[in-house]
Amino acid sequence: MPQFLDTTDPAFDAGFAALLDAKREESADVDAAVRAILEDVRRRGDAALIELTARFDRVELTPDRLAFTAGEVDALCAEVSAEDRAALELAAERIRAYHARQMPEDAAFTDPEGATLGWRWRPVGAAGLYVPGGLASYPSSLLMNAVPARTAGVPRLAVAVPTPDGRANPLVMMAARIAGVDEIYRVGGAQAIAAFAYGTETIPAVDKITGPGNAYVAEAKRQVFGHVGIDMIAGPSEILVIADADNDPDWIALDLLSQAEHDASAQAVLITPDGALARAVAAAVEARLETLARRDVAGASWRDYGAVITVRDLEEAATLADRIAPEHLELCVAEPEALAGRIDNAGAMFLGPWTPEAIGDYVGGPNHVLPTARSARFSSGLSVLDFLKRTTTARLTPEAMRAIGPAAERIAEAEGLGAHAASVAARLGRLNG
Ligand SMILES: NC(=O)c1ccc[n+]([C@@H]2O[C@H](COP(=O)([O-])OP(=O)(O)OC[C@H]3O[C@@H](n4cnc5c(N)ncnc54)[C@H](O)[C@@H]3O)[C@@H](O)[C@H]2O)c1
Ligand SMILES: N[C@H](CO)Cc1c[nH]c[nH+]1
Ligand SMILES: [Zn+2]
Repeated sequence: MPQFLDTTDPAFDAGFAALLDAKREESADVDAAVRAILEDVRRRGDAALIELTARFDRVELTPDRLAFTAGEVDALCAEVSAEDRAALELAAERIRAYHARQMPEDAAFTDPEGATLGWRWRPVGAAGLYVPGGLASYPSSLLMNAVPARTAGVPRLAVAVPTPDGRANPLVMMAARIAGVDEIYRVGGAQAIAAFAYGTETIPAVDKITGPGNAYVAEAKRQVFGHVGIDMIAGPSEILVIADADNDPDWIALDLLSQAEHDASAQAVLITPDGALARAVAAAVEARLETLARRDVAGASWRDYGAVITVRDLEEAATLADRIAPEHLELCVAEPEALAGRIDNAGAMFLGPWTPEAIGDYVGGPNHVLPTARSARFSSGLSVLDFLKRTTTARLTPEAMRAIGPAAERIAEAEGLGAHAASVAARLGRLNG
């Protein structure tokens, strides 16, 4: 059974706080395990990567088998049906069109003092794209990583994808082909993140690691941050549905289960002002769980982390949504735009009953790599900006130096930084002398 909460209940605050604090990723254990894995790969390179892959994915590799060969990719792509290929191509094109609009422009302007200032954008040199593959396969995540990276113009793209028991997913290979990526390694988990961050004999290090994954992948990215860039914490999936009375309970139940089925650590929450809908959705989830293929995973997530919250009104729902800061927020209400305007914290919003979150996972266009664990309070979903860096530019004329240099000299002296002050003063001296 999920947790049932009601904002009119005096115990609500404590129950809601416990929901927000739930340690879905068993933090302490994962932290320590990941630290050991990162250190091992950093010290022993390929040898550690191969041992860890044997332990966690049950695949025996050798250094020359870490990367897929072109022939292996060809053979796997040949297994993909024309219909599946067409669906991936449609998804890729919609993702490309959406992300192309995100490309920022360089800028330069001359201010009244005569300083020409600006900024320019350049892609990172190499990006490591993580594509999850432990409990399910994610060709869609390959597209969501690689298409924006290509749009940003990243010269080297490398993919890591686990192949549990040696099974490689043909659609992942086809997605790589469609996105134009041919450097693909059969490694996953924290050990793949370590290889990208530190490099091994076979896998050259990258500058930035992006992509979603389970608690081990998310924690590994957190720990290597600083040594390399990362996009965000994109861990076990989450969905919050806010629904009014006028909804089909079965649709809402399926939307909740669509994220619960990703991982036993996933979280699905319903908030509604309608008690009857709350009960009907909870019953529909139980009914759907009986026949769902992934009922073990989805049922564990719903039982351990699921919640149904009854509120006084939609205003209260919006306030709670901001505190949850969900990865995905579905607004199944009569006026979704108005409610969306009231909410600041969410990775992605889905407005109205005809926009199930699952559309966003595949073909909507916006990215499905999104911040989890309440990190939507301060970070955003993957975009072309994650694959670019901005460099500022400044050029002063002598007149500009005369106008703004004295203030710089003064502040430098106040900070006690004599070389800074002298660096400016030397130029001012030439101008004044
Ligand atoms: N937030 C997002 O944008 C987003 C998008 C897609 C998927 N996801 C999430 O990605 C995750 C995919 O998880 P997955 O498991 O299917 O694939 P995964 O590739 O993320 O994880 C599999 C790897 O985890 C490692 N691992 C598993 N158990 C371990 C243990 N006990 N100790 C150390 N390492 C261990 C193994 O190395 C294995 O290769 C799900 O949680 C899903 O919800 C999130
Ligand atoms: N819902 C996931 C992000 O949390 C993305 C995904 C990929 N495939 C299916 N779903
Ligand atoms: Zn999903």
